[in-house]
Amino acid sequence: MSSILELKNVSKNFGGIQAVDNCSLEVEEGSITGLIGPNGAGKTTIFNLITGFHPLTSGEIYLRGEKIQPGNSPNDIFRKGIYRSFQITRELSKITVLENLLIAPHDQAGETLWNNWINNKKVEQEEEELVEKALEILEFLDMRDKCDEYAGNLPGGDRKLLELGRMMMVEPELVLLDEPGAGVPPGKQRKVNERIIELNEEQNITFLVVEHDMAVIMNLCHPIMVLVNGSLLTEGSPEEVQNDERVVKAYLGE
Ligand SMILES: Nc1ncnc2c1ncn2[C@@H]1O[C@H](COP(=O)(O)OP(=O)(O)OP(=O)(O)O)[C@@H](O)[C@H]1O
Repeated sequence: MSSILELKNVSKNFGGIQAVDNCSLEVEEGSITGLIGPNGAGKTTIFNLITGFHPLTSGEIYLRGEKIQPGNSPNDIFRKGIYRSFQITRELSKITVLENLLIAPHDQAGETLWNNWINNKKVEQEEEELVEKALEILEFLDMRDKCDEYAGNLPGGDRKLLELGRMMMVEPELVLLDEPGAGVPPGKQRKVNERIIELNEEQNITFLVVEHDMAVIMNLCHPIMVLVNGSLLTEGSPEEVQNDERVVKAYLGE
């Protein structure tokens, strides 16, 4: 096994709250790894630590053996190939599906309007290629006919596919995927999962997935890591995790 991401003895305190407690874990390259745990277990904080939104209290994080935390900003982390998915915001709801894809690389790189303006020539040259790429992605997502629709008008399943499309625009190596089941009607979840699996298998994108919906996690992820009180309780296959009494107890104790 070769790990793409490694957390070594990572801790994070917020005042008196120990959100992450001496946590060590490794994400295998090419996997779709699930990160589950009861409310307040520290899942979101771990995403925030990896991406540099919060400084670590102690410990280290490595990407392919290179130490990336402490020391890197969210923009640095994005440039190193880690993409964090975000739900479509109110601002993004007001622009079209195609526009959402076209601005994704700039959004994530934290580029300012000023940068875009002074690089106007370059932007113009790249625009044509970007449009072509965006349309191919929409084809892959079965959303080609929705390219001029406002993102805010899309049903839940298509909004989630659009999040995937924004991710595809930047061709990341590792994706921190936040709740691929949130807001997705049950009938559409299969399609969302299938696309994630295709991206994993065909484009070798590794996923670390936080999700509350156990059915989504069990269908999508292998292995599954269980976080309790800020540290790793166990990891294993969906079956192993489901049958682990300590996991059941951690959830029931919620
Ligand atoms: N910015 C913050 N300031 C203070 N405490 C925080 C902050 N962020 C998280 N916490 C606390 O850290 C702990 C872990 O929170 P976190 O959001 O990481 O858990 P989670 O596993 O993502 O929970 P959930 O499943 O409910 O989203 C909680 O006790 C939370 O209240």
